[in-house]
Amino acid sequence: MRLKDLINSIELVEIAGELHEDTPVGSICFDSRKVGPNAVFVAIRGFNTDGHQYINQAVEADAMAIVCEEIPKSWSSHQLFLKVWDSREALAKIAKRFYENASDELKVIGVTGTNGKTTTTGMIKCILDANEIKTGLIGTTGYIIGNQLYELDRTTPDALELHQLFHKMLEAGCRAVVMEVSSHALALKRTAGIRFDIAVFTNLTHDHLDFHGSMTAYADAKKLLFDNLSESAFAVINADDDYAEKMVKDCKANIVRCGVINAREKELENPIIDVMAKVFSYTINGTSAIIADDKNSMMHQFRTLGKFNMYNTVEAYAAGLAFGFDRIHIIRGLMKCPPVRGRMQQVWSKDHRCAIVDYSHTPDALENALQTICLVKPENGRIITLFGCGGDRDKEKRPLMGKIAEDNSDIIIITSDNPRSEDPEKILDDIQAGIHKQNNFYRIVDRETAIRKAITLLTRGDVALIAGKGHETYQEIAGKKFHFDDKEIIESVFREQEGLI
Ligand SMILES: CC(=O)N[C@H]1[C@@H](OP(=O)(O)OP(=O)(O)OC[C@H]2O[C@@H](n3ccc(=O)[nH]c3=O)[C@H](O)[C@@H]2O)O[C@H](CO)[C@@H](O)[C@@H]1O[C@H](C)C(=O)N[C@@H](C)C(=O)N[C@H](CCC(=O)O)C(=O)O
Ligand SMILES: Nc1ncnc2c1ncn2[C@@H]1O[C@H](COP(=O)(O)OP(=O)(O)OP(=O)(O)O)[C@@H](O)[C@H]1O
Ligand SMILES: N[C@H](CCC[C@H](N)C(=O)O)C(=O)O
Ligand SMILES: [Mg+2]
Repeated sequence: MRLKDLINSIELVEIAGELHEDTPVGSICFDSRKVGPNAVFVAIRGFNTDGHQYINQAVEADAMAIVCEEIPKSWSSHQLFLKVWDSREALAKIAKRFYENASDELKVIGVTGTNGKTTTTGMIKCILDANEIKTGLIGTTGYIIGNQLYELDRTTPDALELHQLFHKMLEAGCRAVVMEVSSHALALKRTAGIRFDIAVFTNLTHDHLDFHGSMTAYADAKKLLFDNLSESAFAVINADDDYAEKMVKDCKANIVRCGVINAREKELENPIIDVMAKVFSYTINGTSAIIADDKNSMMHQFRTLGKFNMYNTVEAYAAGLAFGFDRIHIIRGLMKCPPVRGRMQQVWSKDHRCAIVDYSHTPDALENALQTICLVKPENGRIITLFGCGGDRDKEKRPLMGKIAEDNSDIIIITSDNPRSEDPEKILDDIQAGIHKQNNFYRIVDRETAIRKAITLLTRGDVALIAGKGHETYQEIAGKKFHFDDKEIIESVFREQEGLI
């Protein structure tokens, strides 16, 4: 790729130094420590430091051009500086161009919302696969090309990694990609310039206020996904969510509104809903519901648990309709969908005791998980809730989660999640501020010991919810990651008690 082709993709405020338009570009880089020969270095003002401070380092490492928001006061005329309004946006655009605009060749489906992104993207991928559209996936559990799952550091990678992945997917024969779009990614322009064909909004509840500052700013970040859709695109929204209409206020795309009602309680149908799930029963084995749209209405038995998963299901179904698939093939895809690892994942012992591993790490997710368990457990069974909260993340959610656990459980065990750089005991103090119960309350900082306690207390008919870490296979303490897997520990305690099936 020549420099000229990259430059054409961004709006330049000023050019300083020598411009050799036909020079081939070796790579694009936004970390001076990774600059190689003929790299284009993008200087980004970050939260910890300012990439502009490392321009000299990038020049010394042989960068061919520097993209920046401020040209240094002194510079050598041999060096090329390209001044832009916004380095993060410029990075996204040149990354897209560098990887041959691969995302334009793919159908791109983006899912955003506080909870349900991983689950819903997984369901949409199953629907596309069932309709013989080879589809890549990008999200919290990693990225998938073919049958292979590869790890990722973040839910939505930076723009450079994203476009590299799109290119890889296209080369592997994918025709579509379904991806989680986090609010951090939207606010930090990781997805700027991607043309989304379908965007899905699951819900918006308390999380990440450490980063966004307020629910309004958090909602504004999510809204960007919908503001940028074209007229031919589709916006699939959970119309029951308080923020749904805000999301699509300035959206030009076709809007598909989804909802879930309880059929037996004869809940009133909202007339503006396009795709509705009417639920007849929620059990530990799954959910029976009619999915109704303007042309069809059919009863199905889904394997997923709880009302929140019906929202995920109905939105995935609506995304399938937006794609133009036959309803039967959409349902076939949903039926084939394997449960997502660590999302309401049941682990049973030989003597029929039940633990559930779930990734509920926000107040709303914890409340939904607990209310679902309450609905599907045997009447006299107790709910044992074990959870913690991640360090270096939103602190406000900690006492709220404590209160939700107290209101919805018989026994509470608070423990560590990923403390990261924070003092684990201090995190537990923050959670405990929301809990007033003294009986049947345990505070055990070591997560393995805490899980062992939960399983020791568990009797037949009870359900132990082991929340917060879901699919994660590590625990991060004091900045170091150790192997840790909730499910593995539950199974080993069951085995020790000679009860695992
Ligand atoms: C808040 C946030 O998202 N920060 C991201 C951001 O960091 P930053 O802008 O603060 O970068 P910085 O450390 O200040 O550095 C500024 C610039 O100087 C450069 N630099 C720095 C040092 C040097 O020697 N040379 C150099 O060039 C850096 O490469 C960078 O370009 O840009 C970095 C580079 O892309 C990211 O790695 C980093 O993500 C951090 C690791 C992170 O933890 N992000 C999480 C919170 C996140 O994104 N989570 C979301 C949400 C998940 C959910 O929904 O729950 C996700 O999508 O995963
Ligand atoms: N539609 C939903 N509404 C509310 N809670 C949900 C919904 N779907 C899933 N959950 C809860 O949230 C947890 C996380 O689900 P999931 O991983 O699908 O969300 P996510 O948005 O991808 O989360 P993350 O931001 O961490 O990537 C689940 O384990 C479950 O407890
Ligand atoms: N994507 C979320 C995941 C949180 C998972 C929880 N186990 C934690 O570590 O806080 C985040 O990075 O905030
Ligand atoms: Mg996710």
